[in-house]
Amino acid sequence: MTQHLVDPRAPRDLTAFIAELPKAELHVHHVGSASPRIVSELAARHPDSKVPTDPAALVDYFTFTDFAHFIEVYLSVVDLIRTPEDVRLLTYEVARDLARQQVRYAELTITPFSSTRRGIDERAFMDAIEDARKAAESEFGTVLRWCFDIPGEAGLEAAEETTRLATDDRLRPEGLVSFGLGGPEVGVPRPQFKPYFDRAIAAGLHSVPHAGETTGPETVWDALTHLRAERIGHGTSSAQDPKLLAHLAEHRIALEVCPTSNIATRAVRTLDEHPIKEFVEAGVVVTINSDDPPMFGTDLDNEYAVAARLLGLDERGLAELAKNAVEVSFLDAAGKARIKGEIDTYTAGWLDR
Ligand SMILES: Nc1ncnc2c1ncn2[C@@H]1O[C@H](CCC(=O)c2cccc(C(=O)O)c2)[C@@H](O)[C@H]1O
Ligand SMILES: [Zn+2]
Repeated sequence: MTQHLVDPRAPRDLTAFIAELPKAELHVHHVGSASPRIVSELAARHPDSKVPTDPAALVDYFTFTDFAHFIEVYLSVVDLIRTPEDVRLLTYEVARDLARQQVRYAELTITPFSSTRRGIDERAFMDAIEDARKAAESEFGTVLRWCFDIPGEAGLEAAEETTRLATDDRLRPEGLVSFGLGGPEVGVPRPQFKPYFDRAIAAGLHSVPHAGETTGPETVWDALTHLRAERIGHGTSSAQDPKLLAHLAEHRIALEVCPTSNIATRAVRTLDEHPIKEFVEAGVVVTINSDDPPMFGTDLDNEYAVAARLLGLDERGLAELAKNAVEVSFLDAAGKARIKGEIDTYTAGWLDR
């Protein structure tokens, strides 16, 4: 697979600015963020796994022929997460990688059903992620919050289990802020999950389903009308429906755009064909995210470089993108003001240097 890591066509060398720009990431998956080192370490612990134990071999292993193949590979990595210690290690290391990219705040999407159904005790699972979250905040200064998502293809059993784990006060973790829906969209209509999203929203969680990644704009409409989405994961096909773009812009429903992900899963053919420019021109709030960075041969900094090229942004434009993510996040007002202030101070200092 060709490495996406450094976008050679960036208009100017903004990589140095991006590298130190304080950021927030809203669409990034827990297991999907496991670094090649972590994945190979876990694979070595489980010789029965088909996941390569050599980080270099993972680059080829993380090359996907289509979305279904991506999910198959994703689940082979999920299978490596077998103990609460695996969960703790993974979460802490993901936080370290985020901190290295100056991510001050991240909403990490976790699929607890996939772990509890594989035998990890639910209470131990929650304790592991919460321990890692508190350690990350005190050691790296990175604030983590959780999104629990339903793996939609696993159906209503997964929906029920995910909703129970997200709303039972004896179980739900302190860091949980939102509720999502992931996995394949084809053959997984969104309306069936309305009762579960209703329960999650009633429990104070924010609705952030994936939609319009591998299916058309009707899936995004369904996510808005049936699941009361406050933000949309990807929403790539929204560009096919001007009324939908106008609705997203009018109601300030942000799209969690993951450019390289869309190429790696073949949801979009080439970056130059990515609809992100149409989103911005329609006035839709866009945030930049990496989704499953090691699996897609990218990281958040590279996604900002891609956005700079596709949108023709300078430092101020990039700072605005970063502030978009902070603004539409579910962090408290004081936290938002703090990080937006950091972004402004950094950008002003960079431009005056
Ligand atoms: N770009 C993405 N777009 C969509 N999803 C994405 C993306 N990146 C990561 N994911 C994650 O992939 C998983 C999919 C898991 C799944 O489909 C499944 C199917 C059947 C059984 C089971 C099981 O566990 O028993 C799981 C989800 O956890 C989701 O959070
Ligand atoms: Zn995703």
